[in-house]
Amino acid sequence: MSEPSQTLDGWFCLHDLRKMDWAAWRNVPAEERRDIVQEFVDMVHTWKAVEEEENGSYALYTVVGHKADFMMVNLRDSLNDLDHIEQEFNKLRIADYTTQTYSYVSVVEQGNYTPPKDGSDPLDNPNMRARVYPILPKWNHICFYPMDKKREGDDNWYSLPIDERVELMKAHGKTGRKYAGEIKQIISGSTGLDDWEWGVTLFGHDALQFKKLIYEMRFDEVSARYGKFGAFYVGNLLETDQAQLFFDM
Ligand code: VOV
Repeated sequence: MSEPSQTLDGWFCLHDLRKMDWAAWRNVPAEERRDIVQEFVDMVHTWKAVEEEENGSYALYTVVGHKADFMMVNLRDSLNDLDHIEQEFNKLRIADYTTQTYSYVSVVEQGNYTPPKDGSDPLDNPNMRARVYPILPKWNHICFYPMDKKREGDDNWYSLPIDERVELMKAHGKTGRKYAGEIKQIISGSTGLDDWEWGVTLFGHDALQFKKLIYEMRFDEVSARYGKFGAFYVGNLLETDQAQLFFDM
C-alpha cells in the first residue's frame, strides 16, 4: 500500500507574470512614464524591506520570449498576504499597461522522505527552516515551470511504495547536487492550490546550466518515467536601478 510522504511547508508563493502593452505605454509622456515606473520601484523597495526583516522574500526578473515581459515572485506567510501584494500591484498605474499572462500559487516545500529518527521537529533545524523560508537568490537568471508526477497506467507515482519513491528521489538529489553553486532550486507544492502539483523555480548565474541540469535529470527515472512538465519561463535579473531603463521607450 502506498502512503503519502510528509512535507514541510513554509512560505506561500505567488509567481505573477505580466506582459506590457508597449503600444499604449509609448503614448504616455516620458515624464509620466518615469513617475509610473518609480511608483513600481517604490513598491519593490517595500518587498526588499520585508525580505531584510526575513518576513518574506521576492524576485524580479524579465521574461524572454512571447509569454510575458516580466515576472514578480513573492513569498509570504499567508495566501492573504499574497492576495494583498497582487492587488496592490493591480492598483498601481503601471498595471493599466500590463496583462497578467500567467500566475502560479504554491507553498515552498521540503519533501521529508527521511524524517529525523528521534522524532524531533525538523523545523528546529536551521538548515531545514532556511529551505522552506528561503531568501530568493538575486542571481542572473531564472527558470520557472510547473510539473506533475504521472498517474498513467503503470507509470503511477502515487501508487509506488514509499521506499521506491525514496530511492528515486535519492537519485534525483544526487543529480541535482552536481550543480551545487551553479543552480539554486526552490520547489513549491501546489496540489490543491494550482493547476499542477509543483512549481520548480531555478536560479542560475549562467542560463546554460538550466539546460544542462534539466537535460541530465530527464534521464533520472523519476523525471524520465514520472515527470510531466508545463510551460517554461526564463529570464534575466531586473535590478530596481535598471527598471527605468527596462521600461524606457
Ligand atoms: C538544482 C538541483 C536540485 C537538487 C539538489 C534537488 C534535490 C531534491 C531533493 C533532495 C528532493 C527530495 C526532498 C525535497 O527536498 O523535497 C527534491 C524534491 C523535488 N525536486 Fe528536486 N532538486 C533539484 C532540482 C530539481 C529540478 C530541476 C526539478 C524538476 C524536475 C525535472 O526533471 O525537470 C526538481 C523537482 C523536484 C520535485 C517536484 C520534488 C518534490 C517531489 C516529491 O515527490 O516530493 N528538482 N529535490
